[in-house]
Amino acid sequence: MKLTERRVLAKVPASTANLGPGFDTLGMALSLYAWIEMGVSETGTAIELHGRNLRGLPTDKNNLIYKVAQLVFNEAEVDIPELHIAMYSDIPLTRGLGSSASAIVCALAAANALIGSPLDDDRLFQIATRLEGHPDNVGASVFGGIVVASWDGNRASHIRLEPSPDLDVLVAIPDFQLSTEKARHALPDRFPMADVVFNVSRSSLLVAALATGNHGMIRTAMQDRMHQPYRAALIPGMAGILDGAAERGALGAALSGAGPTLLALIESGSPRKQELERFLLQTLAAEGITAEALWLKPAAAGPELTVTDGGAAAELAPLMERIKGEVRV
Ligand SMILES: Nc1ncnc2c1ncn2[C@@H]1O[C@H](COP(=O)(O)OP(=O)(O)O)[C@@H](O)[C@H]1O
Ligand SMILES: N[C@@H](CCOP(=O)(O)O)C(=O)O
Repeated sequence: MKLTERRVLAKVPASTANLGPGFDTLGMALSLYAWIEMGVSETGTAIELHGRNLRGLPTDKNNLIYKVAQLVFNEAEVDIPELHIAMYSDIPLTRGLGSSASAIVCALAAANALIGSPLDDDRLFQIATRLEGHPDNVGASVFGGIVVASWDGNRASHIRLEPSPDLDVLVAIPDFQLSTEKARHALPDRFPMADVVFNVSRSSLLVAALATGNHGMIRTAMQDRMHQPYRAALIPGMAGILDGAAERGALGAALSGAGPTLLALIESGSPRKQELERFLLQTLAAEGITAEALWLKPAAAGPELTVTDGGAAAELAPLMERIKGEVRV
């Protein structure tokens, strides 16, 4: 097989980080996806971006995807300077749904598969955490499901939990962007001991609740005093949603990652989904914020890969056309 004839398609889930109290620690993969198609190019690097979410990103070698792929080749000591890359994404940028983590994991998974998968998932997780800085987001995109993770600046560790099929996830995505960097600047350097104890206890309870399926505990367990109160000023309506969602049927609610997306968990069979959606959208609208509501599920799988060699590359074409057709433009 010639490497120049291989093409890889990687599908990677978005993620929601923190889940309330688990700041920089808890992440959950979501059924909202980015796709990358990657192959070796013999005629110079070409990067195609599809879908409204990728507008404005560079289409030359400055693109994050290209740079991350080169890191994989360096790590594996393989030399592939020119690539053909096409990317499609339903994950909005800078809204707290882990677009940067998904893009990095897409590039790592695709580049690794292109050269025969010399790096295992843990190696990809280490590289992704070093690049992105948040093991909660990248862990969820690499392993799927719910990820409990730590990062000591050198090594990332994690344990994956299987998400319950009985959970539905409502996200309300405001029509403004909030960079993770800006939302982190709103946080203090030091916290009162009582708040630290508050968060350690809630975060531990939440992990236990999700691991055992004790969904009745999620409401108490999703409380947070470490980042949401400080970020509230950046997301008008957030405080009202976190206070009122449980009264409208939610198991619990949180800021998704660094925001501005708001997230609520609800039992799949609940008859109160429309009421909850209306509450989130109307609370934001009362603050003058238009938002899009999406109903998602926790995504159990990390990257899903399709690899084709030689003449079989043609098999990818119909799949690509279908994805391009489905991606929101
Ligand atoms: N597919 C992509 N290609 C290149 N860069 C991307 C891609 N997706 C995301 N990014 C980068 O990540 C940034 C968003 O990251 P961040 O502020 O952490 O928000 P979030 O991860 O919550 O969407 C974008 O502004 C862009 O620079
Ligand atoms: N733990 C980080 C997570 C940032 O997630 P993103 O999806 O907003 O990039 C934080 O809360 O800052």
